[in-house]
Amino acid sequence: MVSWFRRDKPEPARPDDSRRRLSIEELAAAFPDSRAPERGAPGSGAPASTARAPAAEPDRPDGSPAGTAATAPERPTPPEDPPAPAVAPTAPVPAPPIEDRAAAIAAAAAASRAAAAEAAAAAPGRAGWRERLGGTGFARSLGGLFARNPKLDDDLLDEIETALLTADVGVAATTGLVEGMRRRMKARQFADAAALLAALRDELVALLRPVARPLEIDAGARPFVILTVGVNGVGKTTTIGKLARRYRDEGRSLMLAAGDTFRAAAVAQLQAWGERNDVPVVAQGQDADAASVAFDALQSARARGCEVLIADTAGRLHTQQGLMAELGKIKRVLGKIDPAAPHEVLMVVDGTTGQNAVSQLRQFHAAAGVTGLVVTKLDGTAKGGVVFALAREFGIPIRFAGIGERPEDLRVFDPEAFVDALLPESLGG
Ligand SMILES: Nc1nc2c(ncn2[C@@H]2O[C@H](COP(=O)(O)OP(=O)(O)OP(=O)(O)O)[C@@H](O)[C@H]2O)c(=O)[nH]1
Repeated sequence: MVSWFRRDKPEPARPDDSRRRLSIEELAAAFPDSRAPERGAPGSGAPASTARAPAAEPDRPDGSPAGTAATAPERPTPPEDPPAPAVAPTAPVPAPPIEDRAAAIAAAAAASRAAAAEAAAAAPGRAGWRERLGGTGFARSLGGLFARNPKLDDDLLDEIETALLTADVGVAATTGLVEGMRRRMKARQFADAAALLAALRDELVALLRPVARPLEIDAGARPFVILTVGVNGVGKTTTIGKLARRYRDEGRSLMLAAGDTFRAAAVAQLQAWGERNDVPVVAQGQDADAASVAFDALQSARARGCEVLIADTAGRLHTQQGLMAELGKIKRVLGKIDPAAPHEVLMVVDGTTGQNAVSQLRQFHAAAGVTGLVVTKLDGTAKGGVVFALAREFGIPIRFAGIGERPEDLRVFDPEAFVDALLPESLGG
């Protein structure tokens, strides 16, 4: 009872409160207000913003205060009090009849299942990937094949080949996969199509495993400089915003450099992400020299002892030699302050561009020495197979996958979850 009275204290709503496991009774009381828990930084295991430095946020470069984070109190442990019911009890109520209690328990169980399903959709595990990628053209065409419970024969292999090529897995990777399956089928290694499906899943994961190397922030580099590059509209600025949110939630001090000085709205877009996440943004405005912005930002981040600096660059076509050369200049200028910078040249690739992504990466790698990839827009595309082509051809680590527009939709690349979303195990069973 004591806790019901304590609940009267004004308590600001906190998104992470819902991470706490609620009992069935609490869910019944809170329903329909129970929300899916907001995800913390994947891999960190920490709830969003628990690890955030409370008061050390520097002022923004324009002199304005860094925002409420500077004075925000450290996030307290989630209260043990249950959420307020619609009507607060004022006097002891007699126990309801057995049938009513059974109905209440059934309703609470239904609420609990609904909350769990919602949580799974936003979860960092496989469920979130399935929800986002399960409906893509790639998943539907490949999954549909096995769902029809086909015969184990050459026709099935032909159909798999077509599905992989249509999804832009590429000729080389597709041929390797299909011929491997054909050899094993002839050697009678598969009892049925379900066994072939299991083998195909394993082969797809094996193709991706060597490139699943998450981005490690080297604590010895202060700041650790990430230079993002890529063609126009692939999602660079959005990815930087998502990364800012991730690193901020991990409690890292960071700074952004608005180096996309070409597109009119890019500087404002990055500043908006910075403001939303209480992260300072160094900008000189449109048409400024991108290398000069990067230089200023690195000096500033170093002076403030930031752990991470993420620099945006303007989108450019891989065929534009002058603009590609500019990337080399930005790298050289950064190297004047720290010879090891940039520590990561992160190329953002749009997963919907299919095989064109292969030639983009080739050119960007030649011009800027790409050390990691982010493949965006994997949600809702029929062409996500390009991930396999990139992995096979370049072996460059795929750090993150963009599977939606929400900040939490940038996932550390997980080959098992990715393949599982495209080709669930249960299809062939
Ligand atoms: N569905 C989906 N949309 C995304 C994803 N990542 C980015 N976008 C969207 O892609 C569009 C372009 O993103 P930007 O971040 O502006 O792209 P950019 O590379 O900075 O663009 P330029 O500055 O012109 O080179 C925006 O509408 C984003 O919301 C993703 O993973 N999934």
